[in-house]
Amino acid sequence: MDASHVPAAPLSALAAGPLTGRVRPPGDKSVSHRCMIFGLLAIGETKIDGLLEGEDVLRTAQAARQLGAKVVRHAPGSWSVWGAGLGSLLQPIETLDFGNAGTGSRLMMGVVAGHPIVARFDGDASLRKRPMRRILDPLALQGAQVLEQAEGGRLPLVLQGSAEPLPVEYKTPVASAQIKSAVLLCGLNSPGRTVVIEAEASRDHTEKMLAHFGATVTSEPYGAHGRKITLEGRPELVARPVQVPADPSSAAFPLVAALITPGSDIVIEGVMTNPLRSGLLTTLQEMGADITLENRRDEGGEDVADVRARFSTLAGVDVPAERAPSMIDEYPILAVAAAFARGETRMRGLSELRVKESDRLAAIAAGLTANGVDCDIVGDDLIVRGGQVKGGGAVETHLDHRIAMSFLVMGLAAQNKVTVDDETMIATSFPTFRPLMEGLGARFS
Ligand SMILES: O=C(O)C1=C[C@@H](OP(=O)(O)O)[C@@H](O)[C@H](O)C1
Ligand SMILES: C=C(OP(=O)(O)O)C(=O)O
Repeated sequence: MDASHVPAAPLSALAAGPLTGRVRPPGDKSVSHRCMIFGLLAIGETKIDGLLEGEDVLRTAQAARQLGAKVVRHAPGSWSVWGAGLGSLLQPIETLDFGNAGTGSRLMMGVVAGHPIVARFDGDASLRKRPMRRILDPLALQGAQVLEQAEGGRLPLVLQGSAEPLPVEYKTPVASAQIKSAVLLCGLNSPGRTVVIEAEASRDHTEKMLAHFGATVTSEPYGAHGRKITLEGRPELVARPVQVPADPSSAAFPLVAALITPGSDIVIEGVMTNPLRSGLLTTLQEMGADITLENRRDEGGEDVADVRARFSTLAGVDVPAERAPSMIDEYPILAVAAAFARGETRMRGLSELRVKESDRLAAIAAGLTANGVDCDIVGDDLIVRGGQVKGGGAVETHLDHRIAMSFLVMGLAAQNKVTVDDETMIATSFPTFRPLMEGLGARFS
Protein backbone atom coordinates (compact mmCIF):
# COMPACT_ATOMS: atom_id res chain seq x y z
CA MET A 1 0.00 0.00 0.00
CA ASP A 2 1.27 3.48 -0.80
CA ALA A 3 0.25 5.53 2.23
CA SER A 4 0.73 8.86 0.48
CA HIS A 5 -1.99 8.11 -2.09
CA VAL A 6 -4.76 6.75 0.12
CA PRO A 7 -7.37 9.02 1.68
CA ALA A 8 -7.10 9.84 5.37
CA ALA A 9 -8.65 7.18 7.59
CA PRO A 10 -9.66 8.13 11.13
CA LEU A 11 -9.28 5.46 13.81
CA SER A 12 -10.29 5.30 17.48
CA ALA A 13 -8.74 3.33 20.32
CA LEU A 14 -11.05 2.14 23.11
CA ALA A 15 -10.32 1.23 26.70
CA ALA A 16 -8.89 -2.28 26.69
CA GLY A 17 -8.65 -5.05 29.24
CA PRO A 18 -5.19 -6.23 30.24
CA LEU A 19 -2.75 -6.66 27.37
CA THR A 20 -1.11 -10.07 27.39
CA GLY A 21 0.98 -12.24 25.10
CA ARG A 22 4.26 -12.29 23.17
CA VAL A 23 4.89 -10.27 20.03
CA ARG A 24 7.76 -9.44 17.70
CA PRO A 25 7.65 -5.98 16.11
CA PRO A 26 8.97 -5.59 12.55
CA GLY A 27 12.62 -4.94 11.69
CA ASP A 28 14.38 -1.75 12.64
CA LYS A 29 13.71 1.08 10.21
CA SER A 30 17.16 2.69 10.47
CA VAL A 31 18.93 -0.61 9.79
CA SER A 32 16.49 -1.52 6.99
CA HIS A 33 17.13 1.71 5.06
CA ARG A 34 20.86 1.12 5.43
CA CYS A 35 20.57 -2.48 4.17
CA MET A 36 19.24 -1.14 0.87
CA ILE A 37 21.89 1.57 0.66
CA PHE A 38 24.84 -0.68 1.50
CA GLY A 39 23.40 -3.37 -0.76
CA LEU A 40 23.42 -0.82 -3.59
CA LEU A 41 27.05 0.18 -2.91
CA ALA A 42 28.48 -3.32 -2.40
CA ILE A 43 29.55 -5.81 -5.00
CA GLY A 44 27.69 -9.13 -4.82
CA GLU A 45 24.46 -10.27 -3.18
CA THR A 46 23.44 -8.69 0.12
CA LYS A 47 20.97 -11.09 1.76
CA ILE A 48 18.65 -9.46 4.27
CA ASP A 49 16.57 -11.21 6.87
CA GLY A 50 13.90 -9.38 8.88
CA LEU A 51 13.71 -6.28 6.68
CA LEU A 52 11.01 -3.79 7.67
CA GLU A 53 8.53 -3.75 4.79
CA GLY A 54 7.25 -0.30 5.69
CA GLU A 55 6.48 2.34 3.12
CA ASP A 56 9.62 4.37 3.99
CA VAL A 57 11.97 1.44 3.39
CA LEU A 58 10.16 0.42 0.18
CA ARG A 59 10.86 3.94 -1.11
CA THR A 60 14.57 3.51 -0.40
CA ALA A 61 14.48 0.10 -2.12
CA GLN A 62 12.92 1.72 -5.17
CA ALA A 63 15.57 4.48 -5.20
CA ALA A 64 18.30 1.82 -4.95
CA ARG A 65 16.80 0.17 -8.05
CA GLN A 66 16.75 3.50 -9.89
CA LEU A 67 20.45 3.92 -9.09
CA GLY A 68 21.34 0.51 -10.51
CA ALA A 69 20.71 -2.17 -7.87
CA LYS A 70 18.69 -5.32 -8.41
CA VAL A 71 16.37 -5.70 -5.43
CA VAL A 72 14.33 -8.88 -4.97
CA ARG A 73 11.83 -9.94 -2.27
CA HIS A 74 11.91 -13.71 -1.66
CA ALA A 75 9.45 -13.97 1.25
CA PRO A 76 8.21 -11.63 4.01
CA GLY A 77 11.30 -9.87 5.42
CA SER A 78 13.66 -11.90 3.23
CA TRP A 79 15.26 -9.80 0.50
CA SER A 80 18.38 -9.69 -1.67
CA VAL A 81 20.14 -6.70 -3.17
CA TRP A 82 22.73 -7.01 -5.94
CA GLY A 83 24.72 -3.80 -5.89
CA ALA A 84 25.82 -1.48 -8.67
CA GLY A 85 29.03 -1.00 -6.66
CA LEU A 86 30.67 2.06 -5.13
CA GLY A 87 31.61 4.49 -7.92
CA SER A 88 29.36 2.76 -10.47
CA LEU A 89 25.86 4.09 -9.81
CA LEU A 90 23.50 4.70 -12.70
CA GLN A 91 22.15 8.09 -13.61
CA PRO A 92 18.48 7.88 -12.48
CA ILE A 93 15.97 8.80 -15.16
CA GLU A 94 12.95 9.47 -12.95
CA THR A 95 12.67 11.48 -9.72
CA LEU A 96 13.73 9.64 -6.56
CA ASP A 97 10.48 9.94 -4.60
CA PHE A 98 11.00 9.22 -0.92
CA GLY A 99 7.40 9.70 0.20
CA ASN A 100 7.48 10.38 3.97
CA ALA A 101 11.04 9.11 4.57
CA GLY A 102 13.53 11.60 6.00
CA THR A 103 16.18 8.95 6.56
CA GLY A 104 15.95 7.43 3.07
CA SER A 105 16.08 10.78 1.30
CA ARG A 106 18.89 12.28 3.37
CA LEU A 107 21.15 9.23 3.33
CA MET A 108 20.62 8.80 -0.40
CA MET A 109 21.59 12.46 -0.94
CA GLY A 110 24.94 11.52 0.58
CA VAL A 111 25.26 8.56 -1.80
CA VAL A 112 24.37 10.64 -4.88
CA ALA A 113 26.69 13.47 -3.76
CA GLY A 114 29.63 11.09 -3.97
CA HIS A 115 28.96 10.01 -7.56
CA PRO A 116 29.12 11.86 -10.90
CA ILE A 117 25.34 11.74 -11.44
CA VAL A 118 22.41 14.13 -11.21
CA ALA A 119 19.29 13.13 -9.27
CA ARG A 120 16.01 14.82 -8.48
CA PHE A 121 14.69 14.19 -4.96
CA ASP A 122 11.08 14.63 -3.88
CA GLY A 123 8.68 13.49 -1.19
CA ASP A 124 5.21 13.95 0.29
CA ALA A 125 3.80 17.15 1.84
CA SER A 126 5.47 16.33 5.17
CA LEU A 127 8.92 15.64 3.68
CA ARG A 128 8.69 18.78 1.52
CA LYS A 129 8.49 20.85 4.71
CA ARG A 130 11.57 19.34 6.34
CA PRO A 131 14.95 21.12 6.32
CA MET A 132 17.51 19.73 3.87
CA ARG A 133 20.19 22.44 4.16
CA ARG A 134 21.63 20.58 7.13
CA ILE A 135 22.50 17.84 4.62
CA LEU A 136 23.22 19.97 1.55
CA ASP A 137 25.68 22.28 3.36
CA PRO A 138 28.22 19.58 4.26
CA LEU A 139 27.69 17.83 0.91
CA ALA A 140 28.57 21.11 -0.84
CA LEU A 141 31.85 21.22 1.12
CA GLN A 142 32.49 17.73 -0.22
CA GLY A 143 31.95 18.92 -3.81
CA ALA A 144 28.25 18.35 -4.58
CA GLN A 145 26.13 21.06 -6.20
CA VAL A 146 22.46 21.83 -5.69
CA LEU A 147 21.11 22.68 -9.15
CA GLU A 148 17.50 23.36 -8.07
CA GLN A 149 15.74 23.54 -4.74
CA ALA A 150 12.47 24.74 -3.27
CA GLU A 151 12.49 27.73 -0.96
CA GLY A 152 14.64 27.34 2.11
CA GLY A 153 16.64 24.42 0.71
CA ARG A 154 13.69 22.05 0.67
CA LEU A 155 12.36 19.32 -1.61
CA PRO A 156 11.92 18.98 -4.50
CA LEU A 157 15.61 19.49 -5.27
CA VAL A 158 18.15 18.46 -7.89
CA LEU A 159 21.57 17.36 -6.71
CA GLN A 160 24.68 16.95 -8.82
CA GLY A 161 27.27 14.70 -7.26
CA SER A 162 31.03 14.74 -7.61
CA ALA A 163 33.24 12.07 -9.20
CA GLU A 164 35.85 12.70 -6.55
CA PRO A 165 34.39 14.02 -3.29
CA LEU A 166 36.81 16.08 -1.22
CA PRO A 167 38.05 14.73 2.10
CA VAL A 168 36.51 16.84 4.88
CA GLU A 169 36.42 17.12 8.63
CA TYR A 170 32.87 18.10 9.53
CA LYS A 171 31.35 18.90 12.90
CA THR A 172 27.59 18.36 12.86
CA PRO A 173 25.62 21.41 14.08
CA VAL A 174 23.01 19.20 15.79
CA ALA A 175 23.08 15.59 16.99
CA SER A 176 21.81 13.82 13.88
CA ALA A 177 22.60 10.38 12.54
CA GLN A 178 21.15 11.47 9.22
CA ILE A 179 23.67 14.31 8.81
CA LYS A 180 26.55 12.12 9.99
CA SER A 181 25.52 9.30 7.65
CA ALA A 182 25.09 11.52 4.59
CA VAL A 183 28.64 12.90 5.03
CA LEU A 184 30.12 9.44 5.55
CA LEU A 185 28.25 7.92 2.60
CA CYS A 186 29.50 10.71 0.34
CA GLY A 187 33.00 10.30 1.79
CA LEU A 188 33.00 6.62 0.84
CA ASN A 189 33.92 7.59 -2.71
CA SER A 190 36.51 10.17 -1.69
CA PRO A 191 40.17 9.37 -2.41
CA GLY A 192 40.99 10.64 1.11
CA ARG A 193 39.77 10.46 4.69
CA THR A 194 36.41 11.77 5.91
CA VAL A 195 36.00 12.78 9.54
CA VAL A 196 32.68 13.54 11.25
CA ILE A 197 32.61 14.97 14.76
CA GLU A 198 29.43 15.00 16.77
CA ALA A 199 29.20 16.71 20.17
CA GLU A 200 26.51 14.22 21.21
CA ALA A 201 26.62 10.67 19.92
CA SER A 202 23.76 9.72 17.61
CA ARG A 203 22.77 6.20 16.53
CA ASP A 204 25.74 4.33 15.06
CA HIS A 205 24.15 1.97 12.52
CA THR A 206 26.02 3.53 9.58
CA GLU A 207 29.40 3.09 11.27
CA LYS A 208 28.56 -0.51 12.18
CA MET A 209 27.43 -1.30 8.67
CA LEU A 210 30.47 0.38 7.09
CA ALA A 211 32.69 -1.94 9.13
CA HIS A 212 30.45 -4.95 8.37
CA PHE A 213 30.77 -4.35 4.61
CA GLY A 214 34.56 -4.01 4.78
CA ALA A 215 35.31 -0.29 5.12
CA THR A 216 37.97 0.99 7.51
CA VAL A 217 36.15 3.18 10.02
CA THR A 218 37.01 4.17 13.57
CA SER A 219 34.93 5.81 16.25
CA GLU A 220 36.50 7.44 19.30
CA PRO A 221 35.08 9.44 22.20
CA TYR A 222 34.87 13.20 21.72
CA GLY A 223 34.17 15.45 24.70
CA ALA A 224 31.70 14.35 27.37
CA HIS A 225 29.02 12.82 25.13
CA GLY A 226 30.38 12.93 21.58
CA ARG A 227 32.16 10.83 18.99
CA LYS A 228 34.76 11.38 16.27
CA ILE A 229 34.31 9.06 13.31
CA THR A 230 37.03 8.58 10.73
CA LEU A 231 36.45 6.81 7.42
CA GLU A 232 39.08 5.82 4.85
CA GLY A 233 37.71 6.49 1.36
CA ARG A 234 37.36 4.13 -1.60
CA PRO A 235 37.13 0.82 0.25
CA GLU A 236 36.07 -2.30 -1.57
CA LEU A 237 32.57 -2.85 -0.20
CA VAL A 238 31.71 -6.52 -0.29
CA ALA A 239 28.15 -7.79 0.13
CA ARG A 240 27.46 -9.34 3.52
CA PRO A 241 24.34 -10.91 5.01
CA VAL A 242 22.35 -8.70 7.39
CA GLN A 243 19.94 -9.77 10.08
CA VAL A 244 17.64 -6.92 11.12
CA PRO A 245 16.62 -6.86 14.80
CA ALA A 246 13.16 -5.70 15.92
CA ASP A 247 12.78 -1.93 15.97
CA PRO A 248 12.96 -0.43 19.48
CA SER A 249 11.09 2.63 18.22
CA SER A 250 8.17 0.39 17.20
CA ALA A 251 8.47 -1.79 20.33
CA ALA A 252 7.91 1.42 22.32
CA PHE A 253 4.18 1.37 21.49
CA PRO A 254 3.21 -2.06 22.91
CA LEU A 255 5.71 -1.41 25.71
CA VAL A 256 4.04 1.77 26.94
CA ALA A 257 0.58 0.33 26.23
CA ALA A 258 1.32 -2.51 28.69
CA LEU A 259 2.74 -0.15 31.33
CA ILE A 260 -0.40 2.05 31.38
CA THR A 261 -3.12 -0.62 30.94
CA PRO A 262 -4.01 -2.24 34.31
CA GLY A 263 -3.22 -5.95 34.63
CA SER A 264 -1.01 -6.12 31.52
CA ASP A 265 1.96 -8.45 31.20
CA ILE A 266 3.60 -8.79 27.78
CA VAL A 267 6.88 -9.84 26.19
CA ILE A 268 8.27 -8.06 23.12
CA GLU A 269 10.76 -10.34 21.41
CA GLY A 270 14.07 -9.62 19.72
CA VAL A 271 14.18 -5.88 20.44
CA MET A 272 17.41 -4.07 19.58
CA THR A 273 18.96 -2.69 22.81
CA ASN A 274 21.80 -0.70 21.21
CA PRO A 275 22.67 1.86 23.95
CA LEU A 276 22.34 4.70 21.43
CA ARG A 277 18.67 3.71 20.98
CA SER A 278 17.79 2.86 24.58
CA GLY A 279 16.97 6.22 26.18
CA LEU A 280 13.28 5.34 26.47
CA LEU A 281 14.00 2.15 28.44
CA THR A 282 16.24 4.13 30.83
CA THR A 283 13.61 6.84 31.29
CA LEU A 284 10.70 4.45 31.82
CA GLN A 285 12.73 2.51 34.38
CA GLU A 286 13.46 5.78 36.20
CA MET A 287 9.69 6.40 36.21
CA GLY A 288 9.20 3.10 38.03
CA ALA A 289 8.26 0.91 35.08
CA ASP A 290 8.38 -2.84 35.62
CA ILE A 291 10.54 -3.74 32.61
CA THR A 292 12.97 -6.65 32.46
CA LEU A 293 15.31 -7.60 29.66
CA GLU A 294 15.33 -11.36 29.19
CA ASN A 295 17.41 -13.63 26.98
CA ARG A 296 19.98 -10.94 26.13
CA ARG A 297 21.99 -11.89 23.07
CA ASP A 298 23.77 -10.69 19.95
CA GLU A 299 21.89 -10.83 16.64
CA GLY A 300 23.70 -9.73 13.51
CA GLY A 301 26.13 -7.52 15.48
CA GLU A 302 23.47 -5.76 17.56
CA ASP A 303 22.51 -6.33 21.20
CA VAL A 304 18.95 -7.65 21.42
CA ALA A 305 16.69 -8.84 24.23
CA ASP A 306 13.14 -9.97 24.89
CA VAL A 307 11.55 -7.11 26.77
CA ARG A 308 8.97 -8.01 29.44
CA ALA A 309 6.68 -5.18 30.53
CA ARG A 310 3.99 -5.25 33.20
CA PHE A 311 1.43 -2.66 34.26
CA SER A 312 3.20 -0.18 36.54
CA THR A 313 2.49 2.81 38.70
CA LEU A 314 4.60 5.48 37.01
CA ALA A 315 5.99 8.69 38.52
CA GLY A 316 7.09 11.83 36.68
CA VAL A 317 10.81 12.43 36.10
CA ASP A 318 13.18 15.03 34.67
CA VAL A 319 14.60 13.81 31.34
CA PRO A 320 17.97 15.44 30.60
CA ALA A 321 18.60 17.05 27.22
CA GLU A 322 21.69 14.92 26.55
CA ARG A 323 19.50 11.81 26.50
CA ALA A 324 17.50 13.12 23.53
CA PRO A 325 19.58 11.56 20.71
CA SER A 326 19.11 8.07 22.19
CA MET A 327 15.31 8.38 22.26
CA ILE A 328 14.59 11.09 19.72
CA ASP A 329 11.64 9.30 18.04
CA GLU A 330 10.21 8.11 21.35
CA TYR A 331 9.13 11.46 22.86
CA PRO A 332 5.55 11.22 21.56
CA ILE A 333 5.01 7.87 23.29
CA LEU A 334 7.00 8.98 26.36
CA ALA A 335 4.63 11.96 26.64
CA VAL A 336 1.73 9.49 26.69
CA ALA A 337 3.41 7.49 29.47
CA ALA A 338 3.98 10.78 31.33
CA ALA A 339 0.27 11.61 31.03
CA PHE A 340 -0.50 8.47 33.09
CA ALA A 341 2.32 9.07 35.60
CA ARG A 342 1.85 10.76 38.97
CA GLY A 343 3.39 14.23 39.07
CA GLU A 344 5.36 16.23 36.56
CA THR A 345 7.61 14.97 33.77
CA ARG A 346 9.92 17.52 32.18
CA MET A 347 11.51 16.51 28.86
CA ARG A 348 14.36 18.88 28.11
CA GLY A 349 16.00 20.05 24.92
CA LEU A 350 13.46 18.96 22.28
CA SER A 351 14.17 21.48 19.50
CA GLU A 352 14.81 18.66 17.00
CA LEU A 353 11.22 17.46 17.47
CA ARG A 354 10.07 20.54 15.57
CA VAL A 355 11.60 19.26 12.29
CA LYS A 356 10.36 15.67 12.18
CA GLU A 357 7.43 14.37 10.09
CA SER A 358 5.43 17.09 11.88
CA ASP A 359 6.29 19.70 14.48
CA ARG A 360 6.10 16.95 17.08
CA LEU A 361 6.43 19.29 20.03
CA ALA A 362 3.31 21.18 18.96
CA ALA A 363 1.47 18.02 17.86
CA ILE A 364 2.10 16.26 21.18
CA ALA A 365 0.98 19.26 23.22
CA ALA A 366 -2.16 19.69 21.11
CA GLY A 367 -3.03 15.99 21.38
CA LEU A 368 -2.50 15.93 25.15
CA THR A 369 -4.58 19.07 25.62
CA ALA A 370 -7.39 17.67 23.45
CA ASN A 371 -7.53 14.69 25.81
CA GLY A 372 -7.60 16.68 29.04
CA VAL A 373 -3.91 16.34 29.96
CA ASP A 374 -2.23 19.35 31.56
CA CYS A 375 0.97 20.25 29.67
CA ASP A 376 3.16 23.19 28.66
CA ILE A 377 5.94 23.92 26.21
CA VAL A 378 8.59 26.11 27.87
CA GLY A 379 11.35 27.01 25.44
CA ASP A 380 12.41 23.64 24.02
CA ASP A 381 11.11 21.66 27.00
CA LEU A 382 7.85 19.78 27.27
CA ILE A 383 6.22 19.57 30.69
CA VAL A 384 3.46 17.03 31.28
CA ARG A 385 1.47 16.85 34.52
CA GLY A 386 0.04 13.36 34.68
CA GLY A 387 -2.55 11.35 36.52
CA GLN A 388 -5.81 10.01 35.17
CA VAL A 389 -6.41 10.65 31.49
CA LYS A 390 -9.89 11.70 30.46
CA GLY A 391 -9.42 11.08 26.73
CA GLY A 392 -12.35 11.71 24.41
CA GLY A 393 -10.25 13.94 22.17
CA ALA A 394 -9.67 14.09 18.42
CA VAL A 395 -5.98 14.23 17.52
CA GLU A 396 -4.51 15.78 14.40
CA THR A 397 -1.64 13.62 13.15
CA HIS A 398 -0.17 15.93 10.44
CA LEU A 399 1.07 12.97 8.31
CA ASP A 400 3.06 11.73 11.32
CA HIS A 401 3.01 7.99 12.08
CA ARG A 402 4.41 8.34 15.58
CA ILE A 403 1.77 10.88 16.61
CA ALA A 404 -0.93 8.50 15.31
CA MET A 405 0.40 5.42 17.15
CA SER A 406 1.12 7.31 20.39
CA PHE A 407 -2.39 8.68 20.77
CA LEU A 408 -3.98 5.36 19.83
CA VAL A 409 -1.99 3.83 22.70
CA MET A 410 -3.31 6.59 24.96
CA GLY A 411 -6.87 5.57 24.05
CA LEU A 412 -6.32 2.02 25.36
CA ALA A 413 -6.01 3.29 28.93
CA ALA A 414 -7.92 6.60 28.90
CA GLN A 415 -11.42 6.95 30.38
CA ASN A 416 -12.89 7.72 26.96
CA LYS A 417 -11.91 6.68 23.46
CA VAL A 418 -9.19 8.63 21.64
CA THR A 419 -9.52 9.27 17.91
CA VAL A 420 -6.74 10.10 15.46
CA ASP A 421 -7.66 11.82 12.21
CA ASP A 422 -5.56 9.51 10.01
CA GLU A 423 -3.99 6.12 10.58
CA THR A 424 -2.63 5.62 7.05
CA MET A 425 0.85 6.96 7.80
CA ILE A 426 1.41 4.17 10.32
CA ALA A 427 2.27 2.03 7.27
CA THR A 428 5.45 4.04 6.79
CA SER A 429 7.18 2.47 9.81
CA PHE A 430 4.93 -0.16 11.44
CA PRO A 431 2.49 -1.65 8.91
CA THR A 432 1.48 -4.43 11.34
CA PHE A 433 0.80 -2.07 14.27
CA ARG A 434 -2.95 -2.70 14.41
CA PRO A 435 -2.97 -6.53 14.19
CA LEU A 436 0.01 -6.75 16.55
CA MET A 437 -1.72 -4.57 19.15
CA GLU A 438 -5.06 -6.37 18.66
CA GLY A 439 -3.27 -9.67 19.23
CA LEU A 440 -2.32 -8.37 22.68
CA GLY A 441 -5.91 -7.35 23.43
CA ALA A 442 -6.11 -3.76 22.14
CA ARG A 443 -9.43 -2.51 20.71
CA PHE A 444 -9.76 -0.13 17.77
CA SER A 445 -12.77 1.01 15.80
O1 LIG B 1 19.59 7.86 10.95
C1 LIG B 1 18.46 7.41 11.18
O2 LIG B 1 18.10 6.26 10.82
C2 LIG B 1 17.50 8.25 11.93
C3 LIG B 1 17.94 9.35 12.61
C4 LIG B 1 17.08 10.24 13.39
O3 LIG B 1 16.95 11.47 12.69
P1 LIG B 1 17.98 12.69 12.86
O4 LIG B 1 19.27 12.30 12.29
O5 LIG B 1 17.36 13.82 12.10
O6 LIG B 1 18.03 12.95 14.35
C5 LIG B 1 15.70 9.66 13.63
O7 LIG B 1 14.80 10.65 14.04
C6 LIG B 1 15.16 8.97 12.40
O8 LIG B 1 13.91 8.38 12.64
C7 LIG B 1 16.09 7.85 11.95
C1 LIG C 1 11.81 10.91 12.29
C2 LIG C 1 11.48 9.73 11.78
O1 LIG C 1 11.84 9.24 10.54
P1 LIG C 1 12.47 9.97 9.27
O2 LIG C 1 13.32 11.11 9.72
O3 LIG C 1 13.20 8.90 8.57
O4 LIG C 1 11.30 10.44 8.43
C3 LIG C 1 10.73 8.73 12.59
O5 LIG C 1 10.59 7.60 12.12
O6 LIG C 1 10.23 9.05 13.69
